[in-house]
Amino acid sequence: MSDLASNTSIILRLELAKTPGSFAEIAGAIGQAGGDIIAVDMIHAGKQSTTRDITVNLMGVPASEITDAIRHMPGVTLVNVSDPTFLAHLGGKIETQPKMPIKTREDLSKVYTPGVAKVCMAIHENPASAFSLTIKRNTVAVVSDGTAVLGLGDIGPEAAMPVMEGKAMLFKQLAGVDAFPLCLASKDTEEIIRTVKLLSPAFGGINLEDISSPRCFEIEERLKQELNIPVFHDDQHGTAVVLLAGLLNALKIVGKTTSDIRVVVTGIGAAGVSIVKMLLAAGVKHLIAVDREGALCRTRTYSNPMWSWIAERTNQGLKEGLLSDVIQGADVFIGVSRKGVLKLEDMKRMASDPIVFAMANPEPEIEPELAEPHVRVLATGRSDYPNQINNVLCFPGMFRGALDCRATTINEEMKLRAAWAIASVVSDNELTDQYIIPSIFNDKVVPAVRLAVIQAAIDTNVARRIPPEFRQVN
Ligand SMILES: NC(=O)c1ccc[n+]([C@@H]2O[C@H](COP(=O)([O-])OP(=O)(O)OC[C@H]3O[C@@H](n4cnc5c(N)ncnc54)[C@H](O)[C@@H]3O)[C@@H](O)[C@H]2O)c1
Ligand SMILES: O=C(O)C[C@H](O)C(=O)O
Ligand SMILES: [Mg+2]
Repeated sequence: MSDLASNTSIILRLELAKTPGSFAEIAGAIGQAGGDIIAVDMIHAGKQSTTRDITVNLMGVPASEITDAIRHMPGVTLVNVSDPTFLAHLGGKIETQPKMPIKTREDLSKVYTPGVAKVCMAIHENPASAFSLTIKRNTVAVVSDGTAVLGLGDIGPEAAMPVMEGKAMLFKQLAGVDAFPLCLASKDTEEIIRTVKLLSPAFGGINLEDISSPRCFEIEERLKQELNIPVFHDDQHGTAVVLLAGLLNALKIVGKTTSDIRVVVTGIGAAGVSIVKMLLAAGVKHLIAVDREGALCRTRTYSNPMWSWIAERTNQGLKEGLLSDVIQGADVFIGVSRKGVLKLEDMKRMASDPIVFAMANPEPEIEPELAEPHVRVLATGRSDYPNQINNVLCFPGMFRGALDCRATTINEEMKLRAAWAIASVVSDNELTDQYIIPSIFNDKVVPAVRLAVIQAAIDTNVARRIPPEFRQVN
């Protein structure tokens, strides 16, 4: 896997002298260097030369080997090399769009002064009508402070924007939810809480994203208490929901049960804490949580209250030591830490039919190519390998459901039922080692999660609106 693993292709802009055969020579040189031409676009056709964009699949070869192969060819000028991933980000990835054009004075006076004033007053008199008369009912804020962006760490709010824009795209494309990326220039817990509260009137829900632990726990908890719209820290709960879905299906393949398996979870940050809680709620009994300093154990004291909570309820055998000391005999490894944390020799000491969910992004705890021959079920957080365990399978449907029933919160029951709903999209006769979890492009996922979430919200009395298909017909 290359360092920038998503960089699997490049676009070469070439100016070519008009001599017979020149393009065939270039194609040959690229092929010999190991690249595969997947597209050729004519940019300019002049009398003496032509300019073409050649898209080359790198097939694992460093880009420099392809460019070196053609740079010095006679009659060829390499004008530019671009990375399609960067091109997809030029100017950002989303924009706002009016729902109706403003063509006449009459249109203007409806959507703007003076017509808008009576709508403002209607909301003033009945604040709940903001849900029907503004973007609130379909709009979520994706809030980050840039402190735990993917596995890249504290890279700051500007650098976090591409991820948050990506989440907004997925919200819209997969579930029709409008989402705004809001990256805040503060790491101060109180300041972040206050800022989100101040912004909240415009939104029907708050999706917290890539905020490092342990601050993320207090920020989410306080916002849940102080706001009456759903607040959901995606890295915690979205990840835990999808993980549970994948695990339930993987266990069917290996014929093991939640109460018998031995699980090691590595990286007890935002995602890890929530995963541990969800696994305990789902009936896992033998679990060891491991962070940088080793296994969490109740014989030790922790300044992080979440770690104390976990240490009290896990690691019954009071094992101490690093991952390599506690992984022996484990049925399941779950990684939400960082690249390279799981060593092959340690993985080989797991129980038979090992399940390995290496979910660090963008690079997993172990290279999939290295792990694959030695595991029964392998999953990563990435879209370019089978079994993508990624919170994108949860957050669009979760918020679609929560918005549609105007839920005041997202509770445990809603998360648990979302996990079952995701798992159930893969039927028993479709299940294989390579297919434990539906693809994000499976159009059954969002509707299944939405229905499960709405039903759970109604059952637990947090729905403020009953969507038509849930209304009883007398
Ligand atoms: N696949 C998914 O859907 C998904 C969802 C959320 C997070 N993630 C990934 O999980 C990772 C963690 O995300 P987070 O939001 O929980 O971040 P976080 O910063 O809250 O937590 C990371 C934790 O990993 C620990 N850690 C770092 N190096 C370690 C090591 N060598 N051994 C053991 N523990 C180590 C840190 O101390 C920290 O507690 C990131 O790579 C992120 O991209 C994946
Ligand atoms: O952004 C992702 O791909 C998943 C997750 O939210 C992460 O932080 O890694
Ligand atoms: Mg995230």
